[in-house]
Amino acid sequence: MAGCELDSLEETLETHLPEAELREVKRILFGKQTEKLDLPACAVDAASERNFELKGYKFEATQEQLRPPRKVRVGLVQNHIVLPTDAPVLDQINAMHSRIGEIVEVAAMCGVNIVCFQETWTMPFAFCTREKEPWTEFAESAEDGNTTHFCQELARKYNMVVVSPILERDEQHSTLWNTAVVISNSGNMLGKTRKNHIPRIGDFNESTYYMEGNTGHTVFQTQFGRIAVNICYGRHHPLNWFMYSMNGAEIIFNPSATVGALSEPMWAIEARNAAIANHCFTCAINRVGTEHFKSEFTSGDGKKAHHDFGHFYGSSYVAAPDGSRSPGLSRTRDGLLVVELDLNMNRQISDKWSFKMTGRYAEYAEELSAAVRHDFKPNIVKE
Ligand SMILES: NC(=O)NCCC(=O)O
Repeated sequence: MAGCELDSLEETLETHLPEAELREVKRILFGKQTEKLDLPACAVDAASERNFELKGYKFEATQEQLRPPRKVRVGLVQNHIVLPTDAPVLDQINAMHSRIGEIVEVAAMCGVNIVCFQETWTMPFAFCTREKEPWTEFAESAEDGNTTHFCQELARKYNMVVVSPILERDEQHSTLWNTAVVISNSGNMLGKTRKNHIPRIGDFNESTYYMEGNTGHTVFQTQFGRIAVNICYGRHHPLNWFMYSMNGAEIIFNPSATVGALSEPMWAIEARNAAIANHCFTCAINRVGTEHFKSEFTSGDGKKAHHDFGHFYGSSYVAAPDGSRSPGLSRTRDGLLVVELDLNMNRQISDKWSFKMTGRYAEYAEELSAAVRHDFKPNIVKE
C-alpha cells in the first residue's frame, strides 16, 4: 500500500486488533485514554456536508480543592490547498479564506476558544520550487494584510482567539518572515511571533524565501490561557519548546507542513515529548495532500526532477503533560480536531514529576555559554 493511502493509524489498529489487545496497545502507545467530546449535531452535519473530518476529545484533570477547573477548547485545522497552484494568486488566497471560514464556523458551533491553522495556510508550500515568483506575492503584512483582517473578523464574530500562520511581508525592513499572527478574541491583534529555525533538509528550501525569526520566544496572554507558537521545524529543537515554556506558555501550537517520507516517524513523538518535558499542552498541526507545481524541481540528490513535494500527511493531534495524547486526524482528509483541555493539569503534573523543579538550568546555562564559544573544549576525560 502506498503511504498516502493509509487513512489513519488509529483506525487501522481499531480495524485489526481484538478489543482487549486494542485497549492495551492504545494504553501503551497513547497513554491514558482521552474521552470523546460530545459535539453538537449541527456541527457534525455541517462538517459532513462541507467534506471535512470532525473529531472531539477531552483531557480531564483532577478536581482540586482550591482552584476551579480551567477548561479551554482548542481547534486544530488541517486542510488541502483549494485551487491548483497555477491559479491566480488572489483567487488561491480567497479560496483558502472561504475554506477556512466554513471550518471555523463549525469550530464555533463546537465552542472552540482558540483556533490554529497550519503553517503558511494561505498558500501552497511552494518553497520546494526555489522560484521567487509568484510565491513571494503570497506574503502579506502581519498587521494590515487581508488575511489578518479576515481573521480579525472571525475572532470578533465567534469570540475566538485565532492563530494565523502566514508568510509575512515586513515592508519596513524589506524582509519576508514565516510568522504566526495571534489575534485576540476581541478582534485586536495581540502580536506576532516568527519561526526561529529554518529547515535545511530535503525540498524545504525555505531559507531562499525568509529569514530566521527575531521575536524570541514570545508568549501571548489570552482570555483562555497563555499560548505560544513554535512553527514547524522548531519542533525538532527541544530548547525551542523549553524557552516558550520558560516564558510561561500553557499551550504551545506547532503549525507545520511536513511530508511522510521525511518526518512521519518523528511526528508522533516530538510534540508529545515537549508536552511531557515542559508540563504543558502541545498542539501539532500538519497540512494534508499532495501539491503539484507547474515547473519541475530537483531535490539536489541526483534523482529525477519532479513536480511535487510528496504527501503532507495531516495527522494533527494534541498532547498533554501527563504523556497522553489525542488520536490524530486523518492522513488524507481536511479536518477539525476539537480538544477540551483543563489547564490545571499542567501544575498537577509539574507537582508530580517536577521536571522544572529538578532541571539544573543554572548548570546548563553555564556549560552552554562555554559550549557556544569558538574556543570551547568538550569536557571529555581521556586515559
Ligand atoms: N515546514 C518545515 O519547517 N518543514 C521542515 C520539515 C520538518 O520539520 O518535518
